[in-house]
Amino acid sequence: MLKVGFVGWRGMVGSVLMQRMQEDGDFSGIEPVFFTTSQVGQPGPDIGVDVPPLKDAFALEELKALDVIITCQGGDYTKQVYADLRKNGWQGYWIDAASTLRMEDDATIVLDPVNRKVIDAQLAKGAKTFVGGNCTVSLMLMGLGGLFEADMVEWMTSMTYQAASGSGAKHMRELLNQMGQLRDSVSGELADPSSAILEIDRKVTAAMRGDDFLVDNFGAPLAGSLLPWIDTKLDNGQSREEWKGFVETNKILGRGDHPVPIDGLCVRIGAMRSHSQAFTIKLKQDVPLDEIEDRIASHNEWVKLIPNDKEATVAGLTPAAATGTLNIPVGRLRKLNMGGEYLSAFSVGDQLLWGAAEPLKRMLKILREQ
Ligand SMILES: NC(=O)C1=CN([C@@H]2O[C@H](COP(=O)(O)OP(=O)(O)OC[C@H]3O[C@@H](n4cnc5c(N)ncnc54)[C@H](OP(=O)(O)O)[C@@H]3O)[C@@H](O)[C@H]2O)C=CC1
Ligand SMILES: N[C@@H](CC(=O)OP(=O)(O)O)C(=O)O
Repeated sequence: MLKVGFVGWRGMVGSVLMQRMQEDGDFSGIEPVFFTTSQVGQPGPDIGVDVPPLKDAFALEELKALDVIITCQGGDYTKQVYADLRKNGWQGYWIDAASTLRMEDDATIVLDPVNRKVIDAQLAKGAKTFVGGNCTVSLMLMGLGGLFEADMVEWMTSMTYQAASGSGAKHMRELLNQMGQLRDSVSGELADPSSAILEIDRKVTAAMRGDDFLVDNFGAPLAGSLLPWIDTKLDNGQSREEWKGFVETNKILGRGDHPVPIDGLCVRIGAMRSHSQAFTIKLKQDVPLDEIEDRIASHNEWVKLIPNDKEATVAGLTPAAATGTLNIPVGRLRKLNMGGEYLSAFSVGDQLLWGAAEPLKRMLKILREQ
C-alpha cells in the first residue's frame, strides 16, 4: 500500500484537494500521513479513516519514509525541503502545486486529460517529480485542448480575467471587504431610489481612493476596479504570469522544440475563484466553425460548449456559473473580421479545481494504477 504524505492540506488549495479526494474515495487503499509546519502533534483531518497525529513537515527522516509526497504548502516550502530530500537519497514521487520546480528538466507538468502521453513517457523514463501547472495555463488547455491536439494553432493571445483566489485566501477576504466598504459609502443614497447616480459614483470613487480603503494585500483597489498586472516583472516587460502562458503550455504539450507562440496580458478582476480568459487564435488553416466546435467539445468530458448567443453566454460562460464545478465552459467562438483563420474564444474555470487541486489528485491516481 502506497504511503502518501500530505503537506499543505489545510490551506485553500489543500482543502479543495482533500474535499475532492474524499468525494472520489481516494483515501481508500493508501496509507495517508499528514504533515504541518505549525501544528505538530495535533490531530490530523477527519477523512473517514484513522490517521496519526500531524508530523513535522521539515522532518526529513519522516518524509523519507514516504512513497509519495503531495504538497500544496507553497514554493517556499518546496525550496526548503525538496533538494535536501533528493540529496539524502529519497527516490519517492513528489507531487507539487507550487511553481518552483515546474520548469526544471526533471519535472513534468501534469494535466493528464491534455498530456497523459507526456506523463506516461516520463514515468517510463523513471521521472519522480510532477508539478501542477499555472492555473490560467491548465484552464486554457482544458478548454482548447482539442485545437492543440489537432495541431491547428499557429499562434494565440490570451487576455485573462483572474479571480482573487489566485493570490490567496487573504486576498479573497480583502476583495469582499472592499466591496463592503464601497457599498457602505453610499448606503443612504442606495436606499433612496431618487438619489443622483453621479453623486453615488463620486462618493464610491472617493471611498476607493480614501486612506482607509483596505488595500494591504492587493496594494490597490480591486472592487469596482481591476489590476492589469499579476506577479513580478521580467526584463522583456512581461509579467511572470504572462511568461508562464508560453513556457508552461509548450512544456505541458511536450513541444519544447517547436513551440506555439502564445502571449497576452494577465489581469486581476473582482471574481472570487474562477479565472476567465479571452483568446485570439490564429489557426494554421481556415477550418469550418462546426469542425472547430466538435474538436473543442469532444476533447474531454469537462469542456462545455456554450452557443454563441447572449442568453447562453450570460447563463453559462461566467465565474458565477463555473465556480465550484469541474466544468470548463468555452464559448464566444466565431471567426474574426481579420479572416477565416482568425478565431475568438472565451473560457472560464474554477482555478482551485482544474487550476490547482484536480491535476494533483489525478496524478496520485495515475501512480496508484501503475
Ligand atoms: N491559491 C492558488 O490559486 C494557487 C496556489 N498554488 C500553490 O499552492 C500554495 C498554497 O496556496 P494556498 O492554498 O492558497 O495557501 P494557504 O495560505 O491557504 O495555505 C498554506 C498553508 O498556510 C498554513 N496556514 C496558516 N494559517 C492557516 C489557516 N488559518 N488556515 C489554513 N492554513 C493555514 C497551512 O500550513 P500549516 O498547516 O503547515 O500551518 C497551509 O497549508 C501556493 O503557495 C502556491 O504555490 C497553486 C495553484 C493555485
Ligand atoms: N498566479 C496565479 C495563482 C498561482 O498560484 O499561480 P502559480 O501556481 O503559477 O504560482 C494567480 O494569481 O491567479
